[in-house]
Amino acid sequence: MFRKSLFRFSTYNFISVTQKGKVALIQLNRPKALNALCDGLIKELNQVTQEIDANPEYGSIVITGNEKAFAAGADIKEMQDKSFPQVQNIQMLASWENLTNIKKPILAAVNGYALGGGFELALMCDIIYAGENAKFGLPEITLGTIPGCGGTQRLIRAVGKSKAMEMTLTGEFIDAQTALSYGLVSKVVPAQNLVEETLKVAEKIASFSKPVAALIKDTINEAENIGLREGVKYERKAFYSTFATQDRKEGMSAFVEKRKPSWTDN
Ligand SMILES: CCCCCCC/C=C/C(=O)SCCNC(=O)CCNC(=O)[C@H](O)C(C)(C)COP(=O)(O)OP(=O)(O)OC[C@H]1O[C@@H](n2cnc3c(N)ncnc32)[C@H](O)[C@@H]1OP(=O)(O)O
Repeated sequence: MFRKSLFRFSTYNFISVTQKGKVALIQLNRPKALNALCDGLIKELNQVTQEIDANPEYGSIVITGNEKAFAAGADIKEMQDKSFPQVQNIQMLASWENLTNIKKPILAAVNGYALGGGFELALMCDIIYAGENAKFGLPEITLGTIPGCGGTQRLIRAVGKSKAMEMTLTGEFIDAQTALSYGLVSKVVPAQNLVEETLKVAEKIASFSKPVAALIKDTINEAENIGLREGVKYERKAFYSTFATQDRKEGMSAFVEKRKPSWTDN
């Protein structure tokens, strides 16, 4: 079902990319290392997500791992011998957040371990669905370090101070049902159905107007950066801007004319 190659001319060492309709499915593919995020994997992920974002055929992206691990964190073996000047001078993590610049909605389908950088990667996505076997954690404290890619900042916004402190200060993992009760994930499904269920939602999102979906994503994400008053103003401007699109006109006309809208992404 997912065999069609998305980018025939690109070959990847650490990920695989397939398509289903308007959805790009990215699978992290370092199973022997539990999908630990090495620099090469992040480079490939950045490259392919930018290509998908620029490709008008695609309306949404799903990122997944395998049944044992979404990603067990940044690659500890790659980091272990680095010195302070090395990590600071090359700004080791600067490009790791590029995913947050992608305009198309990104869904994370998390089975197994989502730890450290792997959890941070899921937190950068717009929707997280979990398999029943998912385990989330920020165990950096057990390695003598701290989360480095937004984990402390996004987690507190997602679950509040006490739970964020508890998770980061103990390094303990939480299971899928706990993540659901924290509001970290939207849905828990049997592990074997997770990708299929996530693709269904991704396909639905991809069926709408792409610029409008991008505007919703941007407006909601902006709420994490600004206060309520500014946020409401930001939303209002975004709302007004939809009146400059063909798709807003088409959507409302289709409702009035009792027919299905036909989006042109303009
Ligand atoms: C996108 C932005 C990212 C920014 C990151 C910024 C900062 C982030 C820091 C971190 O993420 S630090 C890493 C945090 N993660 C961890 O501490 C988890 C480490 N792994 C484990 O604790 C265990 O592997 C496990 C997940 C509990 C599973 O245990 P299990 O006994 O089932 O398997 P293992 O035998 O331990 O692992 C199999 C194989 O995988 C290798 N591996 C696992 N995790 C990592 C990792 N994070 N980095 C490198 N390699 C990893 C492990 O070494 C084994 O390989 P071999 O030794 O057999 O070759």
